[in-house]
Amino acid sequence: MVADLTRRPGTDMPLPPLTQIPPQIAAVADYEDYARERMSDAAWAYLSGGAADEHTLRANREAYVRVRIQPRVLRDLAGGGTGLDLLGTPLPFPVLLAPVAYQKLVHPQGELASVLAASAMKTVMVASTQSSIGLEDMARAAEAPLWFQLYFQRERDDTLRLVRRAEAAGYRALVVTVDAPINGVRNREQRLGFGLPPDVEAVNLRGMRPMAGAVARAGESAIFGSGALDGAPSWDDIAWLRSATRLPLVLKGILAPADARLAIDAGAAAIVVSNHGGRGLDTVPATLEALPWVAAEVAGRLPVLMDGGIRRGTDVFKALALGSTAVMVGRGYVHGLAAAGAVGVIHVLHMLRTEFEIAMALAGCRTLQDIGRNALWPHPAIA
Ligand SMILES: Cc1cc2nc3c(=O)[nH]c(=O)nc-3n(C[C@H](O)[C@H](O)[C@H](O)COP(=O)(O)O)c2cc1C
Ligand SMILES: CC(C)CC(=O)C(=O)O
Repeated sequence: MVADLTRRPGTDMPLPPLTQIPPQIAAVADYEDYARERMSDAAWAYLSGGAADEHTLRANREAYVRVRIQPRVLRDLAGGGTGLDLLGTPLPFPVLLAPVAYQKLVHPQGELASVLAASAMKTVMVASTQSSIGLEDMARAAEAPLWFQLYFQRERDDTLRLVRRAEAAGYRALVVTVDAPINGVRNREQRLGFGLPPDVEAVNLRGMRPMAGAVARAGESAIFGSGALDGAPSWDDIAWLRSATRLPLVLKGILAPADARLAIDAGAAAIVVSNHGGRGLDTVPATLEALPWVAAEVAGRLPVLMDGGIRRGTDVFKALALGSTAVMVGRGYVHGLAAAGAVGVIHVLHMLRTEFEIAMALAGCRTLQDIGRNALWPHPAIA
């Protein structure tokens, strides 16, 4: 069922949506409990879970704690700012909304509320291929530029149809997710029997041939033998896509420096250092750990974005100090959406921006260009 915000899931207990943000919500993480009590346990497992034993999910958050900021005093901070240009899109601060599928699971307005929030904050939302609102409807509702996250489909024609629709609707970039040819081992979802309710679907994919599911009998190959990887894209497909569209390609889901180099060779306009929020392969590094290695390989040749565990303005600051141009926030804003719709997402973005500006000021950084390695306390474990 599309999220019903009037009662606690599975009970008759009334639970109205927040129409005013209580003072108890003073930080992004404060939204988590409000979100959780408005969702079924299974939907919560889908949203908040990671792969397998969730080591990478936890590592994404823990990595920020290990990195320390170096405060600087008495610097001239007048006339500072947080604005930047990303692939021709102006952004007032370096935080975008990451693609998150099926947002009607958490709020009846789904992605439309997130689009409105991104517009109000003048930042970019990356709309998922597997959104529960159609990409054209999101574009019509948007008053700020949108980017489209592309999952390659089993048939190239279907992939191309999505690209043409995104172009026609005015999306400004294609964010091609490259780290999820199949889902990771989602034990938390399995234990709670998560399945999509019938009234929440990937609207953009209506009429398209679905990817093969991995179902095998004992003694059979569950993945390689099932056809589940038949539609998985390769570097050749990126080259093909490059020649098929004029939209800039942003490759999302790079962790290995060698893949960053291949992305540059393939004509990517930007990359996103991401481990899919710890939902893909468990025990890969935290994104903040991988970021400096990737940034060193890229050496300024293209913008490097990152996501994973962003909940504080200081997280944004550390990501920029370690080589990121901008960050994307995933679950953090979806918690705001679940609790309070567009207002919650606006509030999350506003808190992140405010905290980020405070971090800049107290670290003596006037502009984004001032945020480099020397804004961090020297740490032997950082590349
Ligand atoms: C519920 C959920 C759905 C997601 N759906 C998509 C998706 O459709 N496409 C995609 O590229 N990434 C998807 N992601 C990954 C996010 O874009 C992002 O990489 C990740 O959530 C960042 O970590 P964070 O949630 O800790 O901020 C999803 C993540 C979550 C939690
Ligand atoms: C529909 C899913 C494949 C969306 C996704 O990327 C995720 O749940 O992490």
